[in-house]
Amino acid sequence: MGVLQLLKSQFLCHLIICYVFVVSGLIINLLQLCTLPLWLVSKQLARRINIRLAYCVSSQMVAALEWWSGTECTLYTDPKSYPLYGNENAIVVLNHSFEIDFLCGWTFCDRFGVLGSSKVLAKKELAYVPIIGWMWYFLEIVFCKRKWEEDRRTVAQSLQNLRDYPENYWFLLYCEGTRFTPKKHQVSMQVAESKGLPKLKYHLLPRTKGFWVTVQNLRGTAAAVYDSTLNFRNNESPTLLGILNGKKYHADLYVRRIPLEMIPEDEAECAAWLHKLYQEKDSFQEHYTQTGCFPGPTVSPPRRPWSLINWLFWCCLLLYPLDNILNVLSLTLSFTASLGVRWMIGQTEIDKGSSYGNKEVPLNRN
Ligand SMILES: CCCCC/C=C\C/C=C\CCCCCCCC(=O)SCCNC(=O)CCNC(=O)[C@H](O)C(C)(C)COP(=O)(O)OP(=O)(O)OC[C@H]1O[C@@H](n2cnc3c(N)ncnc32)[C@H](O)[C@@H]1OP(=O)(O)O
Ligand SMILES: CCCCCCCCCCCCCCCCCC(=O)OC[C@@H](O)COP(=O)(O)O
Repeated sequence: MGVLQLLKSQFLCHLIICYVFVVSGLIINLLQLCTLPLWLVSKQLARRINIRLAYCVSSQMVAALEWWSGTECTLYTDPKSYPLYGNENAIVVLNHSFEIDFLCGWTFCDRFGVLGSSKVLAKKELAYVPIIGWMWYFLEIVFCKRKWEEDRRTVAQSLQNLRDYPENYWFLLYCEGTRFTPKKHQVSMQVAESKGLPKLKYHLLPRTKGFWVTVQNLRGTAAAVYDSTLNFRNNESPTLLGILNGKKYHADLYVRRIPLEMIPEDEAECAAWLHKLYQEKDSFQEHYTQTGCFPGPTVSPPRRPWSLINWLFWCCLLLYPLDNILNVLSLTLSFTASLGVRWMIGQTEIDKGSSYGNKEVPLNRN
């Protein structure tokens, strides 16, 4: 193990990183709160300010991935679609099997200049996670309770609010609705069988209602669906704790741009279209398992310095008053921040996931 790698695995380094993340995050949350009155005067200006404030938080995690752990990300995509990425609104459909898949998504957002503004259809519980969840409230992230009867109205309303958003964004949808586990896979394949759908090997059966409502409400606003399939080299299952320890991974992302006009408007046809998409995604994963790469050319966008510059800025600002780092108060503060971050990391861990998708369902439900 090299000296740098040894340093990255040191608890004191983790304490400092967590301290900077928590204190800067809380400062950003406070600044976001201060923008509330501005929403009444100029909604678009308030939105633009919040995009930049959010960037200060999420880009710290991107910096940890790109600069601290040195994780590399390769993009497989059609070179003709490449110039459009970041220059249009898009709905991103991504597989949900890894604890850090959202972070890899953020990395690509940063490389295409849409990190601050990007959105997701997220479970309601995440809205209460300090810093990130609170920040999302000001970013107009769309939350769902995963109870369609309640979600159909609230999700559609939140999506409608995004129609006049002032900057380009990617809207992330994990159609599988929860992270892949063998048990959830088994249950969802029983549902597939009852619906006469082909079985999937690498994905859960997609939930189609959220996709349909998103496409319908963002029609005319989003230009395309980016069908994205993520995998890691050497069969690795990366974690946030691994990133914090400076472990380097290599992510491969396969993206296909599908113009929104190609997606049927009718709900049943749209659901059938999504099922077919997931069958194709499954075949791409099979290709990856067999060959270690996705089909097609690679066009990797380089990492940008902004996430690192932002991180260094907060480190300088917040560590300056801690010149005597052994000061009891600062150590206590860092320790508390570290415990808080450990709890937040728990939110990303598959073992601590909810039981959503685990329960057998009455198979004739409509
Ligand atoms: C590469 C670039 C990346 C760019 C990244 C861009 C932006 C990044 C921004 C932020 C990153 C932050 C990341 C945060 C992560 C947050 C992740 C989450 O929170 S995922 C969970 C929340 N999201 C979803 O659930 C979305 C998918 N779900 C849906 O769409 C659902 O339909 C729903 C709208 C939530 C409603 O759910 P509900 O359970 O109430 O209804 P369903 O329609 O799903 O269920 C009834 C329906 O499903 C059938 N069924 C039953 N059991 C299963 C099963 N196990 N599997 C599949 N299907 C099942 C059932 O038979 C019914 O069928 P039918 O529809 O025919 O009636
Ligand atoms: C600068 C470095 C900072 C160090 C680390 C900081 C850690 C902060 C961690 C905050 C993480 C908050 C974002 C959570 C995103 C979680 C994504 C996720 O994967 O959610 C789960 C749902 O999809 C499904 O839930 P389940 O059905 O499994 O229940």
